Amino acid sequence: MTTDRHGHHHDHQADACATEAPGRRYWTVDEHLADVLAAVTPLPPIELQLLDAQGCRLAEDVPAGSDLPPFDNSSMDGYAVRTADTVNATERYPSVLAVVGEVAAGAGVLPAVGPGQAVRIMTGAPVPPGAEAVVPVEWTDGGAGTGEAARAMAPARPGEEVRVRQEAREGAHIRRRGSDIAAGSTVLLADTLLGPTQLGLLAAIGRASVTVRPRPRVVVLSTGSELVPPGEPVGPGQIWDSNSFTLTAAAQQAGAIAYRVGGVPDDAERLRAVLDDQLGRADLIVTSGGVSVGAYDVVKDVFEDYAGMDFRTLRMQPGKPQGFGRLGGPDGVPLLALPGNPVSAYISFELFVRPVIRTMLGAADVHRPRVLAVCTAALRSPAGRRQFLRGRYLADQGAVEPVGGASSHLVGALARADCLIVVPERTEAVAAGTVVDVVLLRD
Ligand SMILES: Nc1nc2c(c(=O)[nH]1)N[C@H]1C(S)=C(S)[C@@H](COP(=O)(O)OP(=O)(O)OC[C@H]3O[C@@H](n4cnc5c(N)ncnc54)[C@H](O)[C@@H]3O)O[C@H]1N2
Ligand code: MOO
Repeated sequence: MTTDRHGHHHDHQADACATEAPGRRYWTVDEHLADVLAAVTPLPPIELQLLDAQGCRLAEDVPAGSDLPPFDNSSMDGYAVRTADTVNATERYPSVLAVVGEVAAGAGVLPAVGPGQAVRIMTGAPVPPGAEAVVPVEWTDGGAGTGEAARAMAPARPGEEVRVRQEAREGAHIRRRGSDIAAGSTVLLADTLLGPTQLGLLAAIGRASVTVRPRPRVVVLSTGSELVPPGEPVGPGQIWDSNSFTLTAAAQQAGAIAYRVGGVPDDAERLRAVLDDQLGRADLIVTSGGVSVGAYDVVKDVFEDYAGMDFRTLRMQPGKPQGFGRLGGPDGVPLLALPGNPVSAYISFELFVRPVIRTMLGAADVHRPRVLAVCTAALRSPAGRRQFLRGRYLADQGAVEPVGGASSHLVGALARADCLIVVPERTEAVAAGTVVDVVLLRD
């Protein structure tokens, strides 16, 4: 046992539970998590089109092939001029320049600016040869011949003159080639998380695809003959399948591409057929239900046929029965079989499946953040099992408030909770005001 800076005691060892069957092996949460994580590695990098790579981590250092901007260009609509021609220009005594041409963004052929001349130029257009600065149209009469300040450029006219009413300094309103990114420099480092601005930068340097760690493809299915998809009527004894929605959404939130297969009845043939069908598109399979000791828990039998699966009892509440392994031996698809009770399934996902998905993604942060908080109410917990109670974290008070009871069917309270209160194996009672460990379930 250790004591933290809040004077709270933490148990690192689990005592045997009074209800444990003698001679039977039980695993702690930490042992199970370590075994599950030891079985997965980051997925090998793949090349993806930019928009498919959103949310992925780069698997390469990305160099710029060329300068950005690729050429000197104007940051204003106005006139490209030689600075000597604007010296001493004022409102009263403007410089009068001959307008010899026009360049718009995208122009390939550029008119040269000679002494006493100006070229109309638009934002983003290449600066023509001879020009040393751009004067914004607001500093001119816009070619109207009135000497009045212009708010917009008039259409070009033959023999047009422009009155420039301010001096332009060398380089004014010119965005220099390479001022953003120099050719050959590294613009993004491997491991960078790709979001809108990083994808935009890749496009800006001309990349159409990029090498990333892919999102794991996670197939989610729930088992149970009582399950009916929401939207369809339920008969006597039937319930709507909620686990496949919780788990698919949770897998997406963790960064996976998740496929909800939905409910499969407790029928070995059907389950085998669904699994065979899904194996090809899955990096990971997550199931719920059928892992306990019930008469219709065919899931275990079916998985055991594939070999490489292990069913365990954990010193944990909820989430006691767990299955994991690879379907079809050491090189098969990893599978986590979670208990069917909805709260058990979700908490098992957060504690075991989320770290697996994050590991496959190559993420640095595979676990949910943990904090210490003062528990606002007294709690009871079974001996020998690490309990995960639902709570609401009151960040401003450094406190946590329990929500609902400990039973693993309470989905109403689960949906109001935003954290889990962790009660160690040896602790059977927590007094109000005690500091407890809290797992935050927010992003
Ligand atoms: N004699 C014993 N009975 C049970 C034990 C035990 O040790 N001895 N363990 C209990 C614990 S703890 C759990 S957790 C459950 C796990 O059971 P299964 O994984 O076999 O799950 P099911 O029996 O299929 O379902 C349990 C419960 O959850 C409901 N459920 C299942 N799937 C869904 C779904 N997709 N959406 C909504 N609800 C679902 C199901 O109807 C049951 O009510 O076993 C205990 N029993
Ligand atoms: O351990 Mo079970 O997972 O309580 O509901």
